[in-house]
Amino acid sequence: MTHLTGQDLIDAGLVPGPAFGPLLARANAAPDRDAATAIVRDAVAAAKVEADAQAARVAALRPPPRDPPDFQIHLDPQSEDEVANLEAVSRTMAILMRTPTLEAGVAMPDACPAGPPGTIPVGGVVAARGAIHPGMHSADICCSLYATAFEGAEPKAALDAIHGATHFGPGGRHDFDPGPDADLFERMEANPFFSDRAVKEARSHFGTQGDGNHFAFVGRSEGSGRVTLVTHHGSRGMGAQVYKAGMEVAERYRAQLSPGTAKVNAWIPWDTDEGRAYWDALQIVRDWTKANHAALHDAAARSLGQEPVDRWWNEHNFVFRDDAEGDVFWHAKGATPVHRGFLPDTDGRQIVPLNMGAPILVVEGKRTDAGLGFAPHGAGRNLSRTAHTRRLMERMGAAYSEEAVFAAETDGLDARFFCGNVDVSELPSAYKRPETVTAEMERANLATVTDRILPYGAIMAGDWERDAPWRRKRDAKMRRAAG
Ligand SMILES: Nc1nc2c(ncn2[C@@H]2O[C@H](COP(=O)(O)O)[C@@H](O)[C@H]2O)c(=O)[nH]1
Ligand SMILES: [Mn+2]
Repeated sequence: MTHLTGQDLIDAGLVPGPAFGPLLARANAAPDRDAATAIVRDAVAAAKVEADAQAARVAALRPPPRDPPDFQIHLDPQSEDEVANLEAVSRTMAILMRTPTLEAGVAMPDACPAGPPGTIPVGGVVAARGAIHPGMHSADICCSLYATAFEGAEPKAALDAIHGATHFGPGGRHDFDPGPDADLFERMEANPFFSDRAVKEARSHFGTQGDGNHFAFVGRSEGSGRVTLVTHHGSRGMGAQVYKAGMEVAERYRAQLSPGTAKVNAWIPWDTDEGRAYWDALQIVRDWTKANHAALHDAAARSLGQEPVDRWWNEHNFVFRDDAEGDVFWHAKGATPVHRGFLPDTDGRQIVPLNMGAPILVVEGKRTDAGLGFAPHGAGRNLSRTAHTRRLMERMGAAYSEEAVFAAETDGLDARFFCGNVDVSELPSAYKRPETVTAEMERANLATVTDRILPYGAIMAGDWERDAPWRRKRDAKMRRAAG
């Protein structure tokens, strides 16, 4: 019998880990010192073979060095704020494109920064070879728009119907029936990116739309005259959990494959078990989100007593792949896909909202050198939410109040905030001028407007955090600064 210790294994060149205990037990059970030494020597040789194989696997996944590809920006600045926005978007795109997987990039006419420099901007599109970057499709995976047209409905009745069916704000609900299909849960249970919490939230967040700029909009089609309901939301808490799990896996790869890449631009190599599972997870999230829109529209139709006569939808925070291109993954963080190879379940019509007081555009397009298969997904912001509120306070002085801004900006609209509090950062002035974005979209040949849904009214969450102590303090400070 010999008495080897963990230190003897370390001295032999082994790295401490769960295999140490069983190895020591085997070595110490050997009949003599020579036999024990042979067991350790074999273990060292096996560890070296595994380390070499792992190094080869990592080397095969590491993209070859190359110069960052060129990128385009379709912004046409019309004011000082827009010039500053263009500079910020250019800065972030230049850093982003150094990510070694990226082969092409473009920023849409609604682009604005969304994080520290190097983060893909809102309105950004990038193509990655053999890699899925969770940080480049946004935490709100599959944020999307869904439209239903009715032949004989009145706009107010349609808005009342969706108001009664829907739920805005944080958290979930327990009164929405029917819930998502059972087969979605079977797919979630079989996918490693869905934690227990993600599955739970897939159930409780069904029938909800969240907050921020998610909305339910009712308007009338200029082309057909049909009253059309449009909802805008993403995958709620479930998608956020999948995103978080994806970022954790991507971070492990980043540390080995590309430590110089920013954490936010980490990726999961596509041709791995994890890459394939993450791609499948994105498709499950997409199916849940589409079903969530559809369920709310069905509920509104039931309450209206109307059969829908037309339906279409598109996502704008997602990863797209054209099978004809193999392993190129197009990441859109706030961009509308128009290339038919990206669109498995539409007839080519896509939906671009601008603000609650402007028409929602129905657009169609095809892949061009300028847009690479994408169009803008909205109007975008030049200022952050806080900076926009501060600007209004400065301009209006003592006349500023949320109610005064609301009255001025929603005149003639049936604009509703679900929680009862106005959210100034969601009123039309918070967004870029719709005309500028639309003109740039058409000038750059990104997409063509085929119809416009003229606004009747909209519902959004509203400012449910208005009375939070941090908000009261911040607003008081901004009012004092504005004089
Ligand atoms: N028709 C409406 N459009 C709106 C409203 N609030 C925002 N928006 C537009 O949506 C896009 C998309 O936003 P994102 O969250 O996906 O980045 C945004 O740029 C705005 O132009 C609204 O109430 N009604
Ligand atoms: Mn969105």
